[in-house]
Amino acid sequence: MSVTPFGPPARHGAPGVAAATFDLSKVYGSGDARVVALDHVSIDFREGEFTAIMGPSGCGKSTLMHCAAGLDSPSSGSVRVGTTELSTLGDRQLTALRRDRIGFIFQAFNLLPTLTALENITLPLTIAGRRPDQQWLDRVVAMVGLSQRLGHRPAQLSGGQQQRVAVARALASRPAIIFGDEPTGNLDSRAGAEVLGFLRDSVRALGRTVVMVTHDPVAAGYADRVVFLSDGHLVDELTHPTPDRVLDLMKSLGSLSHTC
Ligand SMILES: Nc1ncnc2c1ncn2[C@@H]1O[C@H](COP(=O)(O)OP(=O)(O)OP(=O)(O)O)[C@@H](O)[C@H]1O
Repeated sequence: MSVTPFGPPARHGAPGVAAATFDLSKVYGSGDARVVALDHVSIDFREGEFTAIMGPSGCGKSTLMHCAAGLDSPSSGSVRVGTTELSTLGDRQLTALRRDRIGFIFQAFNLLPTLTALENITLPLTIAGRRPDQQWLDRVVAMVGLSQRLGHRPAQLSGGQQQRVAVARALASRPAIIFGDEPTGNLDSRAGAEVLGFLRDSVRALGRTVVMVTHDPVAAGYADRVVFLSDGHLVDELTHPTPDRVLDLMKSLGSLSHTC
């Protein structure tokens, strides 16, 4: 397996870093059931950058994303969002940080069927008792092309439109960083391309930071940088990826032929 060494991460919590892990390990289970999902992973997600996380099934992609987003806790090592060290936060503070500073998009759209598109988009703000920033919301809704669909319920929207609602919901609170776990996994290639375009616009036009887990070299081609995990380790990275370069590197890493 060819492994290209890449530089050490910037100083932990340094300016210009939206989120970072340092020496992050995550172990599930014990004894015979013990699984080391992440093994001393240090990575920076820089502000205003779109990063894709790739690697074979079971190599730790979702675990890395979940730990970096404060959805799961490390076994050892540390995680920062901005300059906040997550281990210093209690449950309520962690909930507030996830709500105010992070947006999430998952493979399943996770929309509430009885609410309209607009109500779904603003639901996290409603729960937090916050009024939306109307100008920002208008911009986000226009960006994802939902202005004419705000009164529709999820069942009246296509899968691609539902995921656009989820993208708008992730952006509604003006979070610094958006994490996506296979956000195009349930979409056909055209709807997927639209959603990926919106994620890229969230970086380019709205100045957000995006981190996305994907299996798809075409999806990774929308990112500024692709990092590759294997067996809980970061093993390589590409900047300015194209689908062909991603595919070539996946082949050289053996990602197409085995799982972790
Ligand atoms: N809650 C859990 N309990 C026990 N083991 C877990 C748990 N979550 C993940 N694992 C194990 O940790 C390893 C990494 O899992 P993870 O879901 O992060 O991989 P992944 O790269 O995202 O996989 P995939 O591409 O298939 O979604 C796997 O071996 C998995 O079985």
